[in-house]
Amino acid sequence: MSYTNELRIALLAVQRASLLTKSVFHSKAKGTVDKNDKSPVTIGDFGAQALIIAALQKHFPDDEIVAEEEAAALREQPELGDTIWDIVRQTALSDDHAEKELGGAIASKESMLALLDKGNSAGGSKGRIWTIDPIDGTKGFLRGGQYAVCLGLMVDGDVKVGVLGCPNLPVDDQAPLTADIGSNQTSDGHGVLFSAVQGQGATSRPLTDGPLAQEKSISMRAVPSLAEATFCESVEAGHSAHGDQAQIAQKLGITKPSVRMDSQAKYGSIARGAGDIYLRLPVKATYQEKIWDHAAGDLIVREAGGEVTDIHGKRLDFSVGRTLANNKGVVAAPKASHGEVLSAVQEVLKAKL
Ligand SMILES: Nc1ncnc2c1ncn2[C@@H]1O[C@H](COP(=O)(O)O)[C@@H](O)[C@H]1OP(=O)(O)O
Ligand SMILES: [Mg+2]
Ligand SMILES: [Mg+2]
Ligand SMILES: [Mg+2]
Repeated sequence: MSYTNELRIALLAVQRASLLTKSVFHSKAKGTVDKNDKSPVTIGDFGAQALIIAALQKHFPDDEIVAEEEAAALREQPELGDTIWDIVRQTALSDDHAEKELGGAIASKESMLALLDKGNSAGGSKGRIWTIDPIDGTKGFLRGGQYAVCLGLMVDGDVKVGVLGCPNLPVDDQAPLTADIGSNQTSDGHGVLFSAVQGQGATSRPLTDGPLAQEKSISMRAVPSLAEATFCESVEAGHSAHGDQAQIAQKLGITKPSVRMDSQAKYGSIARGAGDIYLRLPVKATYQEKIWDHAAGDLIVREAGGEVTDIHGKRLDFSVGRTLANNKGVVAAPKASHGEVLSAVQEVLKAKL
């Protein structure tokens, strides 16, 4: 399967949703509410999810969808729903042909809420299932840092297509990776769309407001020695264990300070060789990673010549539901160095037991 149509629709859907998130990013009122798990969600998350699901429903009405957000809070707070509806209604691709291709505007606020709730699939190992993280790294988004609009297609539990929209990453694939915990940068020279199809390699292209830009093939950097590698990790200490990660870096002889950034922008950054290693070590033993936080990034890194496993060396398993219940943590590195990185991870974790 070449997945040409799936990739095109995914790229356009992420591009349109990214437009919406950018306008929320630059406005003061982000309509932030806390979810039951205490994590924040904004009008940008809801709006982006509704727009992506609308495009998927138009083209692939029989496919299932596992998405992060749901409409319940908006039914309880109608004013918040109205604010989201306003911005969703106003967001369209400037390329009329592409906007039509995505189905144009959503019909009404009620249909927007119904679309949001179509992301409630339980996931699993059978059939075609899309997974959406409308804003990954909401905390980064609120801080003015990195975030990503993420979409992946799994077929029988295997990721076939992945797209990441990263509005705040530099367009330039070679730009050195800098820590970005929140600088409210202007959009000049920023905005990248990463994509990959299984077996077809990974690409990046500028995330424009107009027609899709020409893509360039990307690959991970060949690091002559791990001592020269750049590793990235979450900004939030509650999402990955900074202390353990520092010990692993030291064991590997890495001298450069870690680059902290939010979201799957980390996967995109190592895939294009701006960084080399992404470590995500568990903080709480009970936390299960969500499939929408990894599906697109996992495929993009592997298609760019990387290897992605959990701390036990197992491939990420997207076939067991909405979470990566069979995995703990993430270790992503160039294929040739992954074994060495994984050994250091396991030595550090063993010493803690
Ligand atoms: N306890 C946790 N451990 C690991 N990841 C978490 C935890 N809580 C939330 N996350 C998720 O990690 C992702 C961000 O990762 P990073 O810190 O690397 O940018 C978000 O999707 C975030 O969820 P949420 O979207 O609810 O904020
Ligand atoms: Mg997320
Ligand atoms: Mg999210
Ligand atoms: Mg969230």
